[in-house]
Amino acid sequence: MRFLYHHRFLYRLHLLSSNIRPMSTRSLLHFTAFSKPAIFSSQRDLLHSQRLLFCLKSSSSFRPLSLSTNGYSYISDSDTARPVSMEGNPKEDMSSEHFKILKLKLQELGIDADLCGPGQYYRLLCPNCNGGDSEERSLSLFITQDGGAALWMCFRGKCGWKGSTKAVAGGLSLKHISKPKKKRELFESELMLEPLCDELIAYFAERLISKETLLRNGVKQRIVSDQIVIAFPYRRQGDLVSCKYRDINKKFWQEADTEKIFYGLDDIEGQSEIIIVEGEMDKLAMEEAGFRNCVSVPDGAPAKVSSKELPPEEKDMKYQYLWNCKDYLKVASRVILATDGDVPGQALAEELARRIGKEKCWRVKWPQKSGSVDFKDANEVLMYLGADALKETIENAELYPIRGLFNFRDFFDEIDAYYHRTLGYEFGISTGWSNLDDLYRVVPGELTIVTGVPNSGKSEWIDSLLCNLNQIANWKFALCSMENRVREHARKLLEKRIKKPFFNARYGESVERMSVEEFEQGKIWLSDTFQLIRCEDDALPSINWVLGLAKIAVLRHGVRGLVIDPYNELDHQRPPSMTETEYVSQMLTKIKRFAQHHGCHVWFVAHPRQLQNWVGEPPNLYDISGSAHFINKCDNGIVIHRNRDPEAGPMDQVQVCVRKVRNKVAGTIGDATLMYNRVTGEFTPVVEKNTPLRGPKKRSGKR
Ligand SMILES: Nc1ncnc2c1ncn2[C@@H]1O[C@H](COP(=O)(O)OP(=O)(O)OP(=O)(O)O)[C@@H](O)[C@H]1O
Repeated sequence: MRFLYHHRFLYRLHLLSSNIRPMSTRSLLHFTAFSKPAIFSSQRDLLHSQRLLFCLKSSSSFRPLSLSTNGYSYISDSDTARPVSMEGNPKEDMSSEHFKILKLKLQELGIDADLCGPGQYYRLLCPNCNGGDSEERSLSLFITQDGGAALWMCFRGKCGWKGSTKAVAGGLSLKHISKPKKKRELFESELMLEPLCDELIAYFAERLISKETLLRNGVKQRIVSDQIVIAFPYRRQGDLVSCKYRDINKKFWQEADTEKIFYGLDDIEGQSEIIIVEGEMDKLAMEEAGFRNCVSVPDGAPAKVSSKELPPEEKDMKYQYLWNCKDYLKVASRVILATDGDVPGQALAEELARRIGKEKCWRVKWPQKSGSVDFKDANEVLMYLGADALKETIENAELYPIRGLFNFRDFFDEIDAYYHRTLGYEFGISTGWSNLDDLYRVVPGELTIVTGVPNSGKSEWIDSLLCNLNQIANWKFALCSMENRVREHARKLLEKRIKKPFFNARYGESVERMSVEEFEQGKIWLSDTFQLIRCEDDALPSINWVLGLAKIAVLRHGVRGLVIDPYNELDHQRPPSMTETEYVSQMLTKIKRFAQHHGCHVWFVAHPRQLQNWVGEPPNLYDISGSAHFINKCDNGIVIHRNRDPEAGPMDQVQVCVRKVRNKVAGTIGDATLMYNRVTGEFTPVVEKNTPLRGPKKRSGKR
């Protein structure tokens, strides 16, 4: 039969284009067993032969199968568009005017409906995918009887483009287009199915599907015109419900107006474990691997997962085959979704899992083929790796993922990278002060709350830390410092960077002022290193507003740290029913989510409440005004404190009291002393008896 010459040619092409050779079988290798030459001389010959062999003329009961009907009735008796007479239409003038407008609209969309008439379905070339490599007419277009509306859908799984349009607003509702069809009762005799011929049995054998499997599954053949096509009868309780046909070009169609059910439905009756595959060939392949408890969907896969809520059962037209056998599925406690590994196949798995219940679904990960390419489906695995490998693949199916429910296994890549320290900054970044590094290091994605009585030097210390982090790790920052005027903030940062006073003023003592060149260089550094988040009107910024802009700064400028200074300058309006504690809790949750999600460290400055009988000791983190959540929710809690009593010690010493460190890898509780340089605003480490230690860089300013 010509069927086989053609097939073998395609198969050889396939082998030539593949790096991997399938498992050798006698039938695969014995091309010479056929009497006629298997190779066509050119691509033109091939196309010619395709036309000869597979130009099927549809009869009234043979209709191309729509792979994605989405509930619209779809059927064309003709492969080409043909004009339809509009004679006898009482509203002819109006309708023909609408029809003209409709055609123009379709033309604008690239749909060539020139020869199409109302009340008909057509198969056209899809302007979205151009019918793929085979340039098939995959777009199903329907024009309403009045010529006022059209809807279309491309049934290629990889495209799935669909839409509708009306000639004028308020025309016939598209809802009325789809009429529920009465299901046709099929009789064995009318299908004239025949046992498979030797050539088709050999064709299946090349796919490692045995004659026994074909017989048990009732796979037959049918002659259409002078072509042989494969017939897959769909049965329920042994009764014929539908029949699907496949030609050598993998074109499918099925008996029109018949009920859609799973292929092989009787095989899953009463089964506690079932497998669902995407095609009849895969169902047969599963049987070769020892799994009879398998069914195939009748319709292939959707292009993508629907973004809509699940429709009620009776309106879920595309998945009726699932609902009409829900009793079979109810019995099953484990459903293995072994759909194709491509995007539509995974979309199908998701759609099935949504309906069956993800909690009892497993999914199959097809083995690797070469490089990053995996095998596509069950039949491919059977052909290339054999029945045992297919069996093993199914047995190793993994739990279907459920949003929000994880296992450590799902994070092994990340945990491995953490262990091997390839993530970066696993121990945090040095603060630039050796005595503080033992207590506090800066970890991306954490939240540090900084507190201290007014004028203790919180802002100065944070600015200095940012300068160090920029110098050590080239980090960039977003600053939401509401108490600072921009020019003053620039002055403070530049002094720390250049290590010289901004002005020749009293505070600069005898240290030389930064030069114009240094100042200009410094301005470039300021622009490269910091993004400013500032509310330009009188309104106070809300935390959502700040985080929204910080997110943009992360994405646009790659900032790694955000400073919000201070808490009380944010807009804290809250619903009357919400307590301040609840409000602070929610706000800190938002900040932490932002930090974790963007790997951005956040320093959040909060003042302590007014302390009664304060005698100059450092405040406690629980003293932070507003809520205990500040200490409960932060990753790190730091109190900045400085001596105000000349009798008690040097006035320019600052205590960095690390009061909370959640991540023991990054630090621990304790105090570190730094020396503040009033001239340049720099801090340097102090250990034992005020001995200054090495800072992040050699200092040039006077202390
Ligand atoms: N150790 C110190 N010795 C002397 N002066 C200091 C010291 N630390 C900070 N200062 C000075 O105190 C002033 C306030 O500093 P800073 O703005 O950092 O304090 P703050 O704790 O953020 O204050 P507030 O809570 O009012 O915002 C600045 O003029 C700064 O130069």
